[in-house]
Amino acid sequence: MAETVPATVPAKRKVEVLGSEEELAAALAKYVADLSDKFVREKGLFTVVLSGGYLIDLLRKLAEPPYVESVEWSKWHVFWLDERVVPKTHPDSNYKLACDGLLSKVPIVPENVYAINDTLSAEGAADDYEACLRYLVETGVLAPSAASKFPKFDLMLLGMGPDGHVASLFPGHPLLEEKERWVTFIKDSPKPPPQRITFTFPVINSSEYIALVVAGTGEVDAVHNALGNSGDAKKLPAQMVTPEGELTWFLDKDAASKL
Ligand SMILES: O=C1O[C@H](COP(=O)(O)O)[C@@H](O)[C@H](O)[C@H]1O
Repeated sequence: MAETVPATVPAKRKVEVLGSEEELAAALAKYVADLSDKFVREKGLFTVVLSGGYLIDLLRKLAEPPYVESVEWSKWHVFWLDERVVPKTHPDSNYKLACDGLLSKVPIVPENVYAINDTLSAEGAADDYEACLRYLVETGVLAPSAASKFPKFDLMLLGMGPDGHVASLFPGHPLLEEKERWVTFIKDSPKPPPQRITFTFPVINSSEYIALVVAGTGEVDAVHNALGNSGDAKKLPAQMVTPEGELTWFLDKDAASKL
C-alpha cells in the first residue's frame, strides 16, 4: 500500500513510499500510464524523458498487460535525460538499456525515439542533441515553458545515485550552475564512463511532471539527506530538482528506511 508522507513537504512535492520494489514498479507504471492518457487526450502526444540506471528495470510493468495494450505508444516521444558517450550497442549506453528493458517490448514509433548521435565527441553530441530539441520546439513537438523559455517536457523519470546525483549532474560539479545551455557535456564524470551529455537544471526544472525514483538500500543515506532532517547543509543535486510542475518521489520501504 502506498503511504503519502505529509510532514513538511511543499505543496508541489509528494513522497510516495511503497511497501516493496514490486509495489513501487506497479505504482510507477500506473503513474506513467495515467500521465500518458492525460497528455495524449489534451494535446495528442506525450513527451517522456528517461534516465539510465535502475529506473529502467522499475518501468518493466509498462511492457506487461494491461499497459502494453492500453498505452498509446504511437503518441510517445522519448528522450534521454543523460547519456554516456559510447556506441549505442555498448553495455554502458542508456539508450541500449532502455531499448532492451522497455522500448523494444512496446509498439513505439522508432522516429519518435531521440537517441544521441554516438559518432560525435561529447561536445558535438551535446550540441547536436540541443539542436534536435530546438528543432522540435520550432516544429511544435515540444513547447517552451512560458516562465523559463526552456523546453517543457511532460514527464521526466529520474533515478538518483548514492551520492545524490541525478542525470549526469554530480555533487560539487560546476555543471550544477549551468544557466544557459539546454544540453551540456561532462568529461570528468566521477562515475564511469567519464564522458557524458546531460540535460541542465533549467531544462529539468521546466518540466510539468517529474518522478524521482529510488528503490533498495544503496541510496538510503542520499534519500535521508535529500528528504529527511539530516542536518547536512550541503545541497545535493537531487535537492535541486524543483520543477515548475509537480515532483513525486517514488520510494520503496528500503529506500525510505531512514526517513
Ligand atoms: O549514471 C547514471 O546514474 C543515475 C543513477 O543511476 P542508478 O543506477 O543509481 O539508479 C542515472 O539516473 C543516470 O541516468 C545514469 O546515467
